[in-house]
Amino acid sequence: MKDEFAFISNISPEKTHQSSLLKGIGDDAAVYRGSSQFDEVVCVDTMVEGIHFRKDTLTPLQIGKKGLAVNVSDLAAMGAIPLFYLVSVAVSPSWNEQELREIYAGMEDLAKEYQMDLIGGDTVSTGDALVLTVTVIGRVEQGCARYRHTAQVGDTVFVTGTVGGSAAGLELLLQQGLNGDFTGEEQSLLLAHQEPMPHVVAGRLLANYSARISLNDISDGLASEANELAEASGVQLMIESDKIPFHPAIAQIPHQKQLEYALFGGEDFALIGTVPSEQSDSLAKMFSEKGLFFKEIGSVLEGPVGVFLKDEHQQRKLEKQGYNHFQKRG
Ligand SMILES: Nc1ncnc2c1ncn2[C@@H]1O[C@H](COP(=O)(O)OP(=O)(O)O)[C@@H](O)[C@H]1O
Ligand SMILES: Cc1ncc(C[n+]2csc(CCOP(=O)(O)OP(=O)(O)O)c2C)c(N)n1
Ligand SMILES: [Mg+2]
Ligand SMILES: [Mg+2]
Ligand SMILES: [Mg+2]
Repeated sequence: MKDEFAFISNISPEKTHQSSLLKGIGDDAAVYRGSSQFDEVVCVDTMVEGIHFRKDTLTPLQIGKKGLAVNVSDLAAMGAIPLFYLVSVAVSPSWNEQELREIYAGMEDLAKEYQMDLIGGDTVSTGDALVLTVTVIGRVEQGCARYRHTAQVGDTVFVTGTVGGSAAGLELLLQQGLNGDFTGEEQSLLLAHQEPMPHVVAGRLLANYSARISLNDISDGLASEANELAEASGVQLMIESDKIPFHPAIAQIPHQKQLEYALFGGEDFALIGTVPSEQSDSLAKMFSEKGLFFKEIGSVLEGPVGVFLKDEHQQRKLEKQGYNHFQKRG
């Protein structure tokens, strides 16, 4: 990159979408007007070259798109409406300005879907890996945010999308790189990894649904996220392995492998949640009427806090292993 200021001016949006924005890029900080009817929701996630992506697993456009998507997914898991984002980028010498602009174009692609505005950030140089940190701001009707701590005994556990596709796609990319020779099915797995879509519409339905709902997004794998729900709520989750909706492109692989991708792979960015069992059917009906995915995968039981996986022969404890476990396998 030749000039930080020219770059910032280049990536500054010409027009913005949110009428509550009073000052975006161009001052010491951004200013937007809050609303007394909403609770503000904010979070940040970082993607690091070598850990979350490599030049041969994601294109620059996809790095940007995913960097924003993983954050919008956390907003979705709170039931929030996405509004704004801020981007901090630490640029290493192996990245040129054109690639950086593509990263921003990727973020803008996804931001358009939700009318989100880029309202600030930071640009610095760094030694080796590119680091992309995105902060998102959203809002949810007062009192409607969906938390991890509200699951209760007797609830049904559900997911809002298929799982395992992203980890399967990553494995293909790590073997063959971006330009490998992939079948159509394999390409759908690559896309599950490269261009996950956050479940904002599902999150919004769940925020406005008149039932007690707990919610979390699946970034580290089903086992890890289910454990977070269980721990935060002080309950036990029983997941039935034959109810887990695997990504269709891994339907034909051995069950053990499917389970490993879905439970411990991560980055599927579907939502996992609980709802009182007597309200689960009507929630499922509402999802299906809107053309959205909804699948019951288990229930909340009395007993020691934790997560168990059950099939017709046995049940076993699912430890809170996610990405780390994946890494240990090499
Ligand atoms: N370095 C940190 N400093 C402060 N809070 C953090 C830090 N890392 C994570 N958190 C907080 O810990 C909680 C869990 O984080 P994380 O597991 O990354 O959530 P998620 O998987 O939804 O992105 C969040 O409330 C997050 O804001
Ligand atoms: C090159 C590469 N290796 C490994 C992975 C797998 N991976 C990296 S981070 C991660 C988990 C999610 O990231 P994290 O920073 O824990 O997100 P958060 O839970 O905070 O949302 C996974 C599965 C990857 N995406 N790319
Ligand atoms: Mg996080
Ligand atoms: Mg999350
Ligand atoms: Mg996250």
